[in-house]
Amino acid sequence: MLSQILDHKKTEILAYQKPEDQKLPKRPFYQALKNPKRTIGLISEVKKASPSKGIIKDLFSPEIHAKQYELGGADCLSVLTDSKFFKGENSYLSLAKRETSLPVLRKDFIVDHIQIEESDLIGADAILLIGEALDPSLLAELYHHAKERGMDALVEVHSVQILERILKEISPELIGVNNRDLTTFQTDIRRAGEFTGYIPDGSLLVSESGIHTKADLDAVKEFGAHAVLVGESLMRHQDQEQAIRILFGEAE
Ligand SMILES: O=P(O)(O)OC[C@@H](O)[C@@H](O)c1c[nH]c2ccccc12
Repeated sequence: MLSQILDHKKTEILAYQKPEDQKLPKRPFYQALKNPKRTIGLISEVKKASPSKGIIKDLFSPEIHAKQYELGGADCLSVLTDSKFFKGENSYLSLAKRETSLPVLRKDFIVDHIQIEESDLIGADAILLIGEALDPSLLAELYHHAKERGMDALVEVHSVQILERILKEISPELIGVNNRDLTTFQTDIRRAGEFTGYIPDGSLLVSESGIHTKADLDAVKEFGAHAVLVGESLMRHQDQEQAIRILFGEAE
């Protein structure tokens, strides 16, 4: 699946057209997660569909979901912009950002420098870089480019070996451990536990995917995660504010 997505990204990049500058000032993504509102940081994801689950939200409105996430006390937002596989749009990110005061991560498959420019122009405060999708030296270049443009980068990995290779090049402030294996789609929320000895001082460990319950949150905290990235389980609720409160055990 990942290689299929990456192949398709290359064709999108060939047809790249510079988007209009949305003139949205940068917000500090890493800082927001470093000082979370609760005992663990929360990145709430605006997600309409995924290749493994199909359509997650029929009545989808990025502005409304983003606003409700903010009311529920999310620290940051993540917005899927990949259209072919996740039914996202660049405009969803700009809309979500305009509607809230939260820092926003662009969730997409970045393999080329022009996508860093694009992320900047549409208003992203942070980008995702996937260790399994990029050669470590290219990942490092993209990381520095994002930083130069005032964006943070969440460096996502699924295995310790890939992280070790990346750490030879850069020391990312945000390290995401994807609990979902992109080849089998299986999730295992204990994954973060394998990484604790490898996280540089000052870097934050973000546990991503497959988090549904308060028990899941408590477990990933135990395994050393500083923050979580949650999409599907929040999006499936009618009201995303309430969904956050239920996830944190503040409502039933
Ligand atoms: O919907 P979930 O299981 O809560 O997962 C959210 C997020 O982690 C997931 O969307 C994700 C993690 N890494 C990605 C890379 C690309 C696209 C999507 C993702």
